[in-house]
Amino acid sequence: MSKRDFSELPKVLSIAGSDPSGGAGIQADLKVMAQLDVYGAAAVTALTRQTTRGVHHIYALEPDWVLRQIEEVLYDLKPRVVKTGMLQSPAILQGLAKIWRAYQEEYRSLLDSDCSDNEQERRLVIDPVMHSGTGISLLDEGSLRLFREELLPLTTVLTPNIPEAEAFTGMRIKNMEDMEKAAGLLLDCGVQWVLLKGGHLPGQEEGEIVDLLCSHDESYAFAGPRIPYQDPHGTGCTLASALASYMAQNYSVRESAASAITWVRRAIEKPLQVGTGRPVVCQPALVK
Ligand SMILES: Nc1ncnc2c1ncn2[C@@H]1O[C@H](COP(=O)(O)OP(=O)(O)OP(=O)(O)O)[C@@H](O)[C@H]1O
Ligand SMILES: Cc1ncc(CO)c(N)n1
Repeated sequence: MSKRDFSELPKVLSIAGSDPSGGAGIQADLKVMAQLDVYGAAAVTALTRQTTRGVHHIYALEPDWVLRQIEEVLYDLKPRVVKTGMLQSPAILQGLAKIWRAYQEEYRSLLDSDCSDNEQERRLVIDPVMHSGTGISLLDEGSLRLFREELLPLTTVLTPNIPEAEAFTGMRIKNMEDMEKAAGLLLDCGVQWVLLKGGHLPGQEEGEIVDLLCSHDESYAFAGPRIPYQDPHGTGCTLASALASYMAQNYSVRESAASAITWVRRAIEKPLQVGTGRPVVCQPALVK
């Protein structure tokens, strides 16, 4: 039997925590990638004890062991896009930054080889997960400065929600003008694109919801009606994984963000009550 050539297959590596209830984390990421016809790989950063009612406990994995997983899979699969979720500790943040810099360097030397997939730039989508929906911290204290200094300058697209953008910038975000200002500050940290999710903007419980996508040269507002819902779990992981999947298929960042937002909003319209707590959005075939 001859081996198939998978060098052109869009591949995404998710680096994230495990959510055993399947609504967020690596479980959600892999489901989204499979639905969007991308090969999904996953390196686990931490195990959570979590149900649809919330996160109860976090079991941190040995950072060196986490980093070895990432490095080994990165050089084996050479994924076009890497997406991160819960990074958990300063050691993982710092180690990932080092690994990514070396991968990019290695990658430049591969550009000369004749494998066409290598002509595609490698890209890093960072969902800066800080808290679970129920408020438990998913990022160790002391990681914020490291995150800003080490990882943001390497980021192709950062997908913060409002509280995460506030934590990075130190400013309060109360309206669209503040969102634009915060996105500018994040770009100044070295991020290429910011997709600032407007779901948590105060005073917008009704009406429309706006996600803002900005680079230093371009700015787009994706507005849509706020879907009345019961706070489904996993929207952030779902959005970032969909974005990474479209980017792996070579759509531009703008096209990928537009498609990912449309996709996640369709999923939010049909949340699934799989357990006794919050409904989830990352679901089979419903949203195809
Ligand atoms: N009620 C809603 N109606 C329409 N779109 C929504 C709604 N809530 C969230 N979204 C969209 O879902 C995506 C994820 O946004 P959200 O603000 O929920 O992320 P998050 O806070 O990181 O998610 P999580 O709760 O999983 O941590 C965004 O594109 C946002 O516009
Ligand atoms: C593992 C994990 N990652 C991210 C989130 C944020 O939704 C969560 N609840 N659990």
